[in-house]
Amino acid sequence: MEILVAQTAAIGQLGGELIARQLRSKPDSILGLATGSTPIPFYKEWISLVGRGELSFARARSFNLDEYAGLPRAHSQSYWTFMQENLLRHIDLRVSATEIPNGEAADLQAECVRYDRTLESAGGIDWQLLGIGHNGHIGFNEPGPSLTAGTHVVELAEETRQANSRFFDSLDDVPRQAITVGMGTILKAREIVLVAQGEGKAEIVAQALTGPVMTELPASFLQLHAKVTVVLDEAAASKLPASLLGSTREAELL
Ligand SMILES: O=P(O)(O)OC[C@H]1O[C@](O)(CO)[C@@H](O)[C@@H]1O
Repeated sequence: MEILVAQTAAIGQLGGELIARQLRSKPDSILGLATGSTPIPFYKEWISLVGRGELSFARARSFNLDEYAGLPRAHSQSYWTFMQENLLRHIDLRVSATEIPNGEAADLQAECVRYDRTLESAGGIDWQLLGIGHNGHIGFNEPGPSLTAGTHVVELAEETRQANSRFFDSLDDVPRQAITVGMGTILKAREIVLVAQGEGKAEIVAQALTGPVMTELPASFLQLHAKVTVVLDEAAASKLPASLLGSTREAELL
């Protein structure tokens, strides 16, 4: 695992370097994309690199991690809308090459099977971008007594609904279920980039990267993956033990 610590304002630039490196080595990469506030600096930088002609997604494909169940795709808080507004409509990734779970499907279980089949026939994820929830979720794989390998319907944890209620008019408006790719899909990605910013994530980041690997903290399973890059701002890195920070590079990509 490699941990890169950057100033908050430099996180986006680092995200640009990381995706450029991936797409240079494999222009037809299968990218796993995330939503939430965490990836926004990455996406802003990707948009400006594409705008300047320094990056192209033209041969890539993308699969999003998750989507709320029962929220119309056109709803302002659906992850479909988030992706259009924050990335997809601004870059040259083909519309037909982007996949987001369909939270409006009449049969959500069938949609999960379809999503897994599509992902598998594409060859799996080459490069997976992840944020981390305050409770240690990745995608919407919530803490619990067990984890699920494939794409599945999940009951959202109360703390997740509360954290995400900032985007809705009220807590009651936050969906109770979501579709998420499973832990197996995430851990099979050939490379994973986990991003966290802000003091509010410092404790969970430290536990996930240094504590026991356990289903009660899904992000802790990233310790078992062979190729993980963790991108943190100084605040999110502030509770990591000095021994681990000693082995970090001060964002030397920049
Ligand atoms: O980035 P945020 O808004 O803190 O959310 C944490 C994580 O929860 C999710 O929104 C759930 O999928 C992730 O996409 C995100 O990285």
